[in-house]
Amino acid sequence: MPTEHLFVTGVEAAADIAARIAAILSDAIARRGVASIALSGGRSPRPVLEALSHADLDWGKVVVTLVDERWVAPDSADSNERLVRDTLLKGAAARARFVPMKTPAADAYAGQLAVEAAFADLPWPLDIILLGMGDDGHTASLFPLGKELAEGLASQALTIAATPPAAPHQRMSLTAHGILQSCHIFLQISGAGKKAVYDRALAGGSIAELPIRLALLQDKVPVEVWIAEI
Ligand SMILES: O=C(O)[C@H](O)[C@@H](O)[C@H](O)[C@H](O)COP(=O)(O)O
Repeated sequence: MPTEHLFVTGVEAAADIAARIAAILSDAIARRGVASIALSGGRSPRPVLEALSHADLDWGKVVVTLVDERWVAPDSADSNERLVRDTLLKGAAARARFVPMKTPAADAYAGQLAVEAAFADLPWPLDIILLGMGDDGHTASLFPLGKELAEGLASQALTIAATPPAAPHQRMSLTAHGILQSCHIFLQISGAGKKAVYDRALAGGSIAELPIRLALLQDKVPVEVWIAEI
């Protein structure tokens, strides 16, 4: 499967990725009257979402959701919902419909059925799923050695509650099935260390070892890889 490798460097990468995302969303609105995107947390998306918030789109026809979420209050500094509200959903982009991945349930496991029901109503396949990758090869909240990893890779559900082996907070995450219900996958990574993990993932091996392989070693969904060498 042709995985486009777009080697971009420095801050202009964010503007380039945002322009590419905006073009896809604009085309989706023109074709089917709605566009949808699921976003990851972490550091990488921030500059992209800041740039995307200025895109000239019919934001009232855009559905924005998350690839994963930490099970924390939406106003917590660790919340991916807060990340998206702070960086993307402002100005004209505030008109987008945001579908959160956090509920008032005491923990992610108690909240999963409600999240699954909310996600079932999204306009699948989503137009774009923006993934990041950890140094351990995790993506979304599908972590190597995670006790829910096998289920997260095999389930036909869209979402799964999970407890990372080392990272903080219980999580709600798209499953591999959910991630592959998309028209475009963007993978954004930065630094030589993650580039080396990316290269190892591409070389083949088990998805359980490097969960990012669920996106890289498949031929269903086109994947654009944006690697900011720093
Ligand atoms: O909630 C999260 O933390 C993210 O969804 C996570 O999967 C992230 O994409 C990777 O950890 C990469 O993070 P960076 O963008 O900071 O490298």
